[in-house]
Amino acid sequence: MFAAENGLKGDPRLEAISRAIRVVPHFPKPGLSLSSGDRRRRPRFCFFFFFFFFLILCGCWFLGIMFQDITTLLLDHKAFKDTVEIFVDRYRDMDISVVAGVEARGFMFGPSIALAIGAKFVPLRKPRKLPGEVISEEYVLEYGVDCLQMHVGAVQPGERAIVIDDLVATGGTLSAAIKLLERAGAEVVECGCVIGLPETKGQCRLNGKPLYILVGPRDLDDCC
Ligand SMILES: O=P(O)(O)OC[C@H]1O[C@H](OP(=O)(O)OP(=O)(O)O)[C@H](O)[C@@H]1O
Ligand SMILES: Nc1ncnc2[nH]cnc12
Repeated sequence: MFAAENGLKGDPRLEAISRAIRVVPHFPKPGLSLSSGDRRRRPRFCFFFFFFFFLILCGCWFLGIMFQDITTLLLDHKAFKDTVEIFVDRYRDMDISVVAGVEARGFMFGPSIALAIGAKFVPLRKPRKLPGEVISEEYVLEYGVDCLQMHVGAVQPGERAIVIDDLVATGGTLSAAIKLLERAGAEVVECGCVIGLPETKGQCRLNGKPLYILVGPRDLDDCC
């Protein structure tokens, strides 16, 4: 659920957090890629060809990936502090002993939350980054698959855990994180994300677990 629907309605901190997030269109991939292909010279055809594609590109500008960049939030001391504090206020009395952060951007919020609520921080990493024995969980992306890994022994059976990431889109990454923790015997109490994309619209649970989101995505229009 969104924080604004759960006790923080009208809280100016949420608006400031949202404003501190930058939108970068067409990152990490352009909405449309033009191949260099056949370069034979046919000037008139080329003019119409490129004019046509210019129109399509303009359309794609509005339809392409709108990357939600939280690095600008990290530059804003107050917004960054408020982000961490909102999570800390929510989780400090829930008897949480594990804060699991998802690589890479979950690492930017998770450790501060863990320190403040007196829990340990457990990194959930992409393959071949953790040196010890690991358990792995694959998940499906829009194109292909990815994998998260956790050190064996990082979490004990019966521990109460939360999962922290910067953003939830399809929920595939958080689902894999929940499965890893549950395989180790932990109880996942909730997943917390700074941003929830429209893919998660109306979704307040994930694999049966509550999902807590601070803000929706920013639009390009809001930034410029
Ligand atoms: O809800 P989902 O559809 O699974 O997408 C959300 C995930 O996508 C982003 O990470 P990304 O996979 O881009 O990895 P990175 O942070 O290492 O760049 C984001 O930080 C989340 O972890
Ligand atoms: N639009 C987006 N911005 C940032 N990270 C993402 N991960 C998946 N979609 C994303």
